[in-house]
Amino acid sequence: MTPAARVQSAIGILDTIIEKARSRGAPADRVVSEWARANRYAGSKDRRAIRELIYGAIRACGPIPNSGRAAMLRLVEVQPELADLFDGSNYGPPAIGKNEAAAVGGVAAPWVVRHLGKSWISGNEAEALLERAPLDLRVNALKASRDNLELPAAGEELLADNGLRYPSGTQVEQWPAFQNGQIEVQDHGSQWACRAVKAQPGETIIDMCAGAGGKTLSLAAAMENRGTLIASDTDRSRLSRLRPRAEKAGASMIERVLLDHGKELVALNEFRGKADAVLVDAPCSGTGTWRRNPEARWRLDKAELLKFAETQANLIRMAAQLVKPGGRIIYVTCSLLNEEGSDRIAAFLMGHKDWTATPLDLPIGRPHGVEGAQGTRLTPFHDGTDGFFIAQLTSPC
Ligand SMILES: C[S@@+](CC[C@H](N)C(=O)[O-])C[C@H]1O[C@@H](n2cnc3c(N)ncnc32)[C@H](O)[C@@H]1O
Repeated sequence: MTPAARVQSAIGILDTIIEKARSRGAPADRVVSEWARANRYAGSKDRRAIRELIYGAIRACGPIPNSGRAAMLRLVEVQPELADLFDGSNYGPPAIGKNEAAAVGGVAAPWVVRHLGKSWISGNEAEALLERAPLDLRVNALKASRDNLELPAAGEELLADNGLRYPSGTQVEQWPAFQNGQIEVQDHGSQWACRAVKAQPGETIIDMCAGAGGKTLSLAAAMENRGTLIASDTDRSRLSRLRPRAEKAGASMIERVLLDHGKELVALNEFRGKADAVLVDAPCSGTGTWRRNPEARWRLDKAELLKFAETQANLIRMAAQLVKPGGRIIYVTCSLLNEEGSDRIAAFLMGHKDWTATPLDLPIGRPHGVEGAQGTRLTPFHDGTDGFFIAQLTSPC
């Protein structure tokens, strides 16, 4: 493909990504891989270049653009050398019109930027949300340790004792250590969210929103496969992906429990008042993961944000019924909006005066939230991780 044809292909794919974002359809990654499958004439170099253009354009646009072409013209403002490729050649994009408008830049739509500002995320902190994320690994302590594991490339040793960092795009999926479960891909911030649970062998721990088990696997390793570890979720398909992952990781202790939306505690009834800890890795807007998923900015709306806050409040209340006296809830969101983080902790404590927000002694992040209802916040700018809010609530004895 010529460079101009790559630009035109990227424009077409961006049109689909924009349409899918509006209709809550397939995410950008899937749109890109489906295009590659359907257009075999594009070789690996073409596909890589097109992907760069697409993600460059997505990062460069703040609010959702009107068209793929407007998005690409916004990228031209950031990378002016691309303008020459709008040459009207065969398969290339038509020349840029004299008054043709580019899409608007910025961090996100103005209302989202306002919410971030109220949550103390602006300037460098806001811009870092769109930087390219590195690739972080967690060495699976059930099968290996960072000190004795031979990997095809030496990574940067991270503060988390089994964490390693590689450049974005490193193809770790092809490494034998990945295929045999010695390593997992996990953001450094997510590794600390798991460490905040302080899971001990022999404890009873519920990972209430386990999804496909990214954090459950880390908890199983911390528990050395001893005790009770429940992975629950309302999404059957996500939860079903945990079984092969757990087998590969040698995490034999995990019990999966599918929950009914609105009746979550029915399936968890036997654990009422019994759990040492409940991890609530709540569904959220994902503002802290835009580095990996910049198109998520285009999908966020106000009604959805309110719905997330309501679900988060319900989940914390339910978790409180599962925890034993003196037990703990670790509340985590990969969002930097207060309404999904510190506000939820403050609201819970208003209605549960005998519970306390206990500070987390993590060697990373900063305290965040009003006094008495604080958690820890990790941000891409300050910590080089995805953005997280992590809080610990301790039940009365
Ligand atoms: C942030 S994701 C969890 C990611 C996962 N813990 C990991 O580390 O890979 C949030 C999860 O919450 C689940 N969820 C949404 N509503 C729920 C509910 N009412 N009860 C339990 N899980 C719920 C979603 O299906 C989703 O898998």
